Amino acid sequence: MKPFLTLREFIYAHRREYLLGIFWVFFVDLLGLVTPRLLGHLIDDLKAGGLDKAGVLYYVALILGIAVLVAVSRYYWRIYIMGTGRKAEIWLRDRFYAHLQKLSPNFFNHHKTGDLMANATNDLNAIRMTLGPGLLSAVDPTFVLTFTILMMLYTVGWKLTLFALLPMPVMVITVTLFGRLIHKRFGEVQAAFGSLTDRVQENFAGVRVVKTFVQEDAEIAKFTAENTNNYNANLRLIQVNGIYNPLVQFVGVLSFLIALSYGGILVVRGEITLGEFVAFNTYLALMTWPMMAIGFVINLYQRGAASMERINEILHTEPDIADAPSTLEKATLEGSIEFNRLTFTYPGTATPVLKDITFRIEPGQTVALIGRTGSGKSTILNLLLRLYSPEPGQLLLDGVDIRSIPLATLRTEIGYVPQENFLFSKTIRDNIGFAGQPSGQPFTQEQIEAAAALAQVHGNITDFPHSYDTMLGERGVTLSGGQKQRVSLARAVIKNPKILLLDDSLSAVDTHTEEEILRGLKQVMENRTSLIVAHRISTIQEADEILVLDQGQIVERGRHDDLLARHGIYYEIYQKQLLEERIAREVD
Ligand SMILES: Nc1ncnc2c1ncn2[C@@H]1O[C@H](COP(=O)(O)OP(=O)(O)OP(=O)(O)O)[C@@H](O)[C@H]1O
Repeated sequence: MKPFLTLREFIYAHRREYLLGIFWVFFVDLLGLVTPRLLGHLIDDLKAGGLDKAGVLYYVALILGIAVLVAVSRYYWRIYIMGTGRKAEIWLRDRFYAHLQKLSPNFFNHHKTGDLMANATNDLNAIRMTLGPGLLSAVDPTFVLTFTILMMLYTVGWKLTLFALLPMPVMVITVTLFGRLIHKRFGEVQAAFGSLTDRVQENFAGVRVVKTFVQEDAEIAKFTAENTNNYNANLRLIQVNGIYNPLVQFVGVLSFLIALSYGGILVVRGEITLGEFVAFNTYLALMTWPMMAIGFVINLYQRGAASMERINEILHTEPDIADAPSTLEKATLEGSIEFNRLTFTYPGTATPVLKDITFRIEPGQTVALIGRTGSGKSTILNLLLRLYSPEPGQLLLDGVDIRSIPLATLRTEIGYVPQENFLFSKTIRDNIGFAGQPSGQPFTQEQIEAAAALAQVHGNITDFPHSYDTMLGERGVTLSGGQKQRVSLARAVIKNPKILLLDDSLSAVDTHTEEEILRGLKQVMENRTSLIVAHRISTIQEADEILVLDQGQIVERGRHDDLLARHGIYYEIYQKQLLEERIAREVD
């Protein structure tokens, strides 16, 4: 039961529905007991010859009335128990998704998307089955067994009842032993399904790479391997169930056989009447379902518990980046940034990727970062967004440690254009207006168009037949690299951010468009802070300060002209780019 403690809040909140459901089950099971007794009386009365036609009809009407009542009551138990199981599934899925949203990128680096999708579908379904059909199949048999045993005792006495129940301990042992095995095997099934989902998800996401590297057949072979693995895991579960279910049923049949032989002897001896014997056998038949249900319930419970453990593992993962009790109440930022001898190592790695980084940006200033690939430029932006946490005191915004600034304030006040421009499969309007206004209202068409104009993409958008309503992604148009960058830029500037972070965001646009964008940004970013990562010197030569990074350290700093005069790395990059431009011009 321990894994299900996660649901105690839900169960407490829905206790009324559960209690009502249990009441209806109780009522139906109670009604179910009346029919065998009526049948017994009917037979004994018939045998004694004391029944006329009207008498028989009276019994028939009673039995029919009970059947109608049972049918109506069953409707209510389904609504209350199965319906609440569905509610539990929605409740838990919402919680699971909300929790995932709080976890940091580091969590997603270490968990496969396919596994998380399997959690949100297969595992939650198994949990729902435990809380709906599982609960019903636990409550119902408990009532039926208790009532039936009591009625058996009352009808034929303790001896026959005891004989009929002799195989029960065998049942308990079978159920316990197999329960553990089912739990283990079901865990394996879920893991195999997670792997399979992951492979499919990654294949679809990387479909262009797969095709351009002509890897379709290899991918099909890998999929077949995962699919077979999933099949084998399921087969191993089926094998256990294949032995378990008939074994449980066999134990049930044993009861029946014992009762039949011993009961028959008692009738012959005249110790019980034929009517009592029929009633007793009908009770025994009533017990067949609960006997089988015990197996079914344990099976469902073990599956649900295995799934619940997988979900709990994630729900109990504390977000490593979150607001702390010491977080200040700060709703806005002025925009000054200070890196103070910052050294940073990614979690789970040994070597620092940033070493002793110190620089300061005042509101209104633009600082640029340039350097070889892997020198740590994006990491500086990751830290400013607090996707990873720096050591205390090493990164300050408005003079306050970044760890003391509410995450929502920090990320609302920063406009970020990532290196990989991820756009959603929605319209261009929805993509640009993704963040929404601070009031919660969507951005107006004018605001969206102004942002697109600033990012120099308005003209491209209006050229599309559906203009701002053009669908992007899977079901729509695929934008060029440069268009994507500019839509992504519009999405960031529409927020009117205090701090703008551009991670190599203009690399795919031509130099003329780049100049236009930078000119526009300059006006917008007056009194605000910009940190621009670039590979192209043309993007950054106007910056107030340029930092040249090499192997995680600032090796040169200054304005464009000063850096050129130093004849260092910056000068080399500049010369190389001049040469590239000259060659490109000559080729043209
Ligand atoms: N999540 C991560 N976990 C571990 N190491 C990482 C992680 N992200 C980046 N790194 C490493 O940190 C170093 C700096 O990476 P970073 O992305 O900051 O470089 P960059 O200067 O932005 O490179 P580029 O110009 O190619 O974008 C690299 O060696 C990279 O392998």
